[in-house]
Amino acid sequence: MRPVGSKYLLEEPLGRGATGTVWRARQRETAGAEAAVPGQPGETVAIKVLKEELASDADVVMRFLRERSVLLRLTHPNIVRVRDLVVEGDLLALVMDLVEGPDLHRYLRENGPLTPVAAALLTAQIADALGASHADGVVHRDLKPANVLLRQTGGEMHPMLTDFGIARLADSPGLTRTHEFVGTPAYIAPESAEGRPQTSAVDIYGAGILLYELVTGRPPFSGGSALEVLHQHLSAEPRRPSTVPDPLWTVIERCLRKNPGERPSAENLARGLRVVADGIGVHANSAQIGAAENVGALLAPDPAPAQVPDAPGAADPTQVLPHGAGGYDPNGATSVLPQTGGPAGAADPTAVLPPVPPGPPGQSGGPGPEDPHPWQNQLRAARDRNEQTQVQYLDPNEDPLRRRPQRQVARPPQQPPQQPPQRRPQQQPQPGPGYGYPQQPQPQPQPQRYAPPPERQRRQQPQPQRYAPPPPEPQRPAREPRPPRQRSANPMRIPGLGCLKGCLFTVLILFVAGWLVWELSPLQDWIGTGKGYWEQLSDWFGSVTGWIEDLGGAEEPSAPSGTN
Ligand SMILES: Nc1ncnc2c1ncn2[C@@H]1O[C@H](COP(=O)(O)OP(=O)(O)OP(=O)(O)O)[C@@H](O)[C@H]1O
Repeated sequence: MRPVGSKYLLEEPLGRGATGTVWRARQRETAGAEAAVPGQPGETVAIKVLKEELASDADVVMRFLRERSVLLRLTHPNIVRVRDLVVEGDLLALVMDLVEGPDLHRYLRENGPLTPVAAALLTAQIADALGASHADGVVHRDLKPANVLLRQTGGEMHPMLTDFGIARLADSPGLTRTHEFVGTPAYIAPESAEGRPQTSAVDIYGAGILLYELVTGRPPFSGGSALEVLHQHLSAEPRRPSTVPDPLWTVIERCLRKNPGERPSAENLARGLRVVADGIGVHANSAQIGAAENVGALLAPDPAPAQVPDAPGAADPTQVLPHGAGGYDPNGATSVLPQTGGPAGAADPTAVLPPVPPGPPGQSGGPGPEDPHPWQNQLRAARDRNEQTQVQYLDPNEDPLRRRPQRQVARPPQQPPQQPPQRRPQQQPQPGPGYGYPQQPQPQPQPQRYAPPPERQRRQQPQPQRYAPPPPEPQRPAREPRPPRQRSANPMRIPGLGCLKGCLFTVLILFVAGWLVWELSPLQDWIGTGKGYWEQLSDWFGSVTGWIEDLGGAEEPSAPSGTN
């Protein structure tokens, strides 16, 4: 057992966060007058021992002492009470009430989401705690499920908000300008992410994220990297899950407004959530249902929100640690990335931000107070990346990722047919060598027949392409333009008229043909003689041969007449 000051003994660690380790501890003797709760010898307490890096920072120690009165006077049934602050040598510690029970992050992981009614009632109690602290001018700035402890009494869960003032303590100009940041991007308000001035509305945003997570099991914004998550806080709208009732969604959506001035005050949020819980429960009467449906009218913003002190570097709710502090735990509620910030933590939106890379070589120390906030640099870099990599439609034939290495047959150069100019989005830059794909001669780009609308382009582009399409079709000659349509001979469109015309024409032809045959052939004679077909035919053949013989006889030279 290790003593903390002369009054406390650390017994066992309860957990470790980004800013320190929380211990179960025992009171040795009654604390002095400077403590908010003197306590009794033998009493069990929780003590958060701040990390050495924080404790050894003069700014943090100064702030710790200055904030002492604020932290100690913050009392509310839903706030974990800070009983004492200990500053001794290199040690900074907060003595708190011990809360028996899991934190909300662990509870959600183990039990899954809450029902909408339970989520609304639990968040209402957190909003009560925020209302009390905001009225006292204290903004939490790091609201997240891991900072809500669940005291379990008689089967009921009583949420207690903890870590008040920790973000405030870490607001040290010396620390916030260093190159390593920790924080929880999943819960950060857009104005904090951008380093803009903050008010108590950042806590309402955090409460909205927390409420969303309570009913769905996950925060609304996630992504492949912490910066991606921050980017979504700035520009994406939360997607409404089908399981969230309308009135509850109204509350969530209002808390998650990008504009802090449109978020409700903590007091109104608490009231609104209770009205919603009454109106969406199974025993709700029509008046309660009606009130819940009109909850939007109750969610007025705070006319005078509590301001976050404008300390240099105080524009973000992250805790800041010097290099090399702590190990990275991707499953933890909050953890510190190693300085190299590998991709391991990228997928966990509740993980902390990677460290900001140091400035250009030759510059010693961190950036000066006039420089942009390191988070702004990171966000700007992320935005720049997005601007460069625009999502556009790409003709499949020009997509290097879809092309299989192909043997090229030598062809005579082909003149592409003249096409009318087509509107087409910007070309995707072709990758240069070193893309990992064999280089090959580029085939002639096919004329584009269809450029999909932008929405469809966006959906098509990011899909991974695993197959190679069949080789491009040979080009078809351009079609002659169609002649204008002739006016129909049957403008009335009488059914069957076209067919009747054909029939009449056929009858006419048959008639003429019959007449010609009758007149010009020996048919009349045949019928008149009454002979058989073959008999008549042989007669006819005999007369033809006779006729030919007569012709031959007529051509023979006449015999000489000298015999007489
Ligand atoms: N007053 C308390 N009583 C009992 N357990 C506590 C108390 N305060 C904190 N704990 C436990 O100690 C653990 C670490 O708490 P801590 O506040 O350091 O973690 P964190 O919120 O994840 O990190 P941080 O807020 O520093 O980013 C938590 O799992 C929490 O359950």
